[in-house]
Amino acid sequence: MNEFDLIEHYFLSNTENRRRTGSVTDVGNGDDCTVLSHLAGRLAISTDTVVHGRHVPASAPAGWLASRGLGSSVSDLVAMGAKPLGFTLALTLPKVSSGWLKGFSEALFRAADLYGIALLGGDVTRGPLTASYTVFGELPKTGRLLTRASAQLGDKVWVSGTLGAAAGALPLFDQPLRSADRSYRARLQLLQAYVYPAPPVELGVRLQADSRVHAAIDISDGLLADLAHIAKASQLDLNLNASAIPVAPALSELYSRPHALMHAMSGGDDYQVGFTADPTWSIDDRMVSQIGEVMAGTGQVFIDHTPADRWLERLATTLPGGMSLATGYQHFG
Ligand SMILES: Nc1ncnc2c1ncn2[C@@H]1O[C@H](COP(=O)(O)OP(=O)(O)OP(=O)(O)O)[C@@H](O)[C@H]1O
Ligand SMILES: Cc1ncc(C[n+]2csc(CCOP(=O)(O)O)c2C)c(N)n1
Ligand SMILES: [Mg+2]
Repeated sequence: MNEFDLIEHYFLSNTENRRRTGSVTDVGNGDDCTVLSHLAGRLAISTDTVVHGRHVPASAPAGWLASRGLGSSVSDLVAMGAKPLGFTLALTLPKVSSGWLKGFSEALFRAADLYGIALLGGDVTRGPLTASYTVFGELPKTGRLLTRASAQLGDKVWVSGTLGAAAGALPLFDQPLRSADRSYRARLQLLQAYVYPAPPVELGVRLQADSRVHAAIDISDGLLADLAHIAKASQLDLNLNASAIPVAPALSELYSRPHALMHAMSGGDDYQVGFTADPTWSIDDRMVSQIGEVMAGTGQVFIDHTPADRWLERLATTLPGGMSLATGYQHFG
């Protein structure tokens, strides 16, 4: 199968994708450029890459590069409060394997269906296995934007979802998963959280629509590390309450409290949104937790804890695997 047949077969023939592409473009994929049209507002754009062996284990099935890649990219749109419209895909493959491509493209369109977005174009090349996604989302034409720099003194700090499950899944890849095991359900939940990130798209749009919400960020590198970006950009301190951090229940079932809270604070791979909002703001969504407040300061993050979490004071700040309590996941450094 040559390059053009491959693209046509795996990426351009999906009927639902063609329909969706038609609804947002004048010229869809298959030409030199895709021309996005029918845009009423502003366009939000973000790019993320999934590298085989770094963002997913080297043994990962093809679908993981799709579900994790698209989920983590859409998560950036959510943190900006943009409504996802579509994406492009740059795929680099060491060789052509029809089984791999079938698994990948099926998972890709399943994930695209979840978010109601179209694959609008892309590129296929030969080389080490990576998938890069550029996502496009729509924002209202006017009004303030949910940047990292717009936290305000006295805001409360919030986070969506429950945290740490995907990071807690990393040590499980090499262990057999047997339905007879006592912790089977909890392990399965951690693995599912890793394979299928679920960025809260509707929440993002609601946050963008409410002017009492000020700053937001996607916490993919770890809650503390990413909230530190808001603190620095806004030149204010964030004071977090350790007991309010929503640790994923399955994580607490499998790990000790220190281990579970560490994953929730610094493990990364949580495709959720951290944000600050005026103290009068609240939401009828039990998947959103208030975890702290914005104080005067120089752009740092502090963690308050109860005597039960006194172990936090003794914590080594550098952890194995390229992450530290303060800096979260970093590719270099
Ligand atoms: N190669 C690059 N060229 C231009 N801008 C870049 C490049 N790499 C990163 N950036 C920009 O730098 C900023 C920070 O990028 P970074 O990837 O650290 O953030 P992020 O995408 O929010 O986090 P993550 O990738 O961990 O989800 C973003 O605005 C991004 O667009
Ligand atoms: C096999 C394997 N080992 C480690 C990790 C952890 N990890 C890799 S990249 C990243 C942050 C987000 O990436 P980026 O900053 O590139 O968006 C995290 C938490 C993983 N996902 N899979
Ligand atoms: Mg990035």
